[in-house]
Amino acid sequence: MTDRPSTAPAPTAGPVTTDPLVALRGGLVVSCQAYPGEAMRDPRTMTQVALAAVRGGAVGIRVQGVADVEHVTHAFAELGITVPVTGLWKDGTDGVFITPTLRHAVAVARAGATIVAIDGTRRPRPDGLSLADTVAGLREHTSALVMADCGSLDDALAARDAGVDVVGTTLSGYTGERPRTDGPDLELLAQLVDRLDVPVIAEGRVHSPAQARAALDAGAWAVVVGTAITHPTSITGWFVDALTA
Ligand SMILES: CC(=O)N[C@H](C=O)[C@@H](O)[C@H](O)[C@H](O)COP(=O)(O)O
Repeated sequence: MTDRPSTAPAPTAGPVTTDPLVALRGGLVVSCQAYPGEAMRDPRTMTQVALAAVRGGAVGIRVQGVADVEHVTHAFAELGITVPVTGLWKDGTDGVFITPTLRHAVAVARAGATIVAIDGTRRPRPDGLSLADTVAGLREHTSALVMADCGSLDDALAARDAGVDVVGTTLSGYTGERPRTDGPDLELLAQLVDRLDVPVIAEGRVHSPAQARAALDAGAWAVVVGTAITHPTSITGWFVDALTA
């Protein structure tokens, strides 16, 4: 593994002219999230982390919360960075909590997200809307693309039918339908790539460059890495565990 000092390619400047999904193709999306109560849970901090990731070559950024989406997209606009921002809003910790309702989704889009990631499972949503109604509502009120965070093949097929633009393996291992693999769920990824005609993003437990490469080789449109790049507490714990085992 080599360091990527400041000689890494400068972010592209100027207006967004490319289809955001085309911009993501074959690349790394870095998820910049801190959890409630953590020292780094501050939109300014997450913006700095996002800027560092862009500097390292990320073709996309994923951020949580309306304030973080606003902060990151404003900073990118000021700096002429055209890297697409995927936004989500986590509300709660159980069941459907990733951008759970149309209200959350519209707020994330209005905060500046180019792509809105929403729960893409078949579970009932807190506002009683179907996924298709949620997608239609988002399209009615905003121009954002919709990413469905899925936990199984059946989720992804239903999300495709509901009209989403892109699906992710984000919730594999978290909904009870798939085992929580140590690394990315490459088996599910391969199933989705085989069965779907929309881009499939590998997300969830991609912890090494080799795993990211394997996901791309398995047909992922792009690879999202969060914890392994942007969550120092977890990364520190991995090292500490190795030293104390
Ligand atoms: C299940 C869930 O809540 N996933 C969240 C979705 O935004 C985040 O907590 C993850 O960090 C993100 O999906 C990236 O995955 P990983 O951190 O494993 O690289």
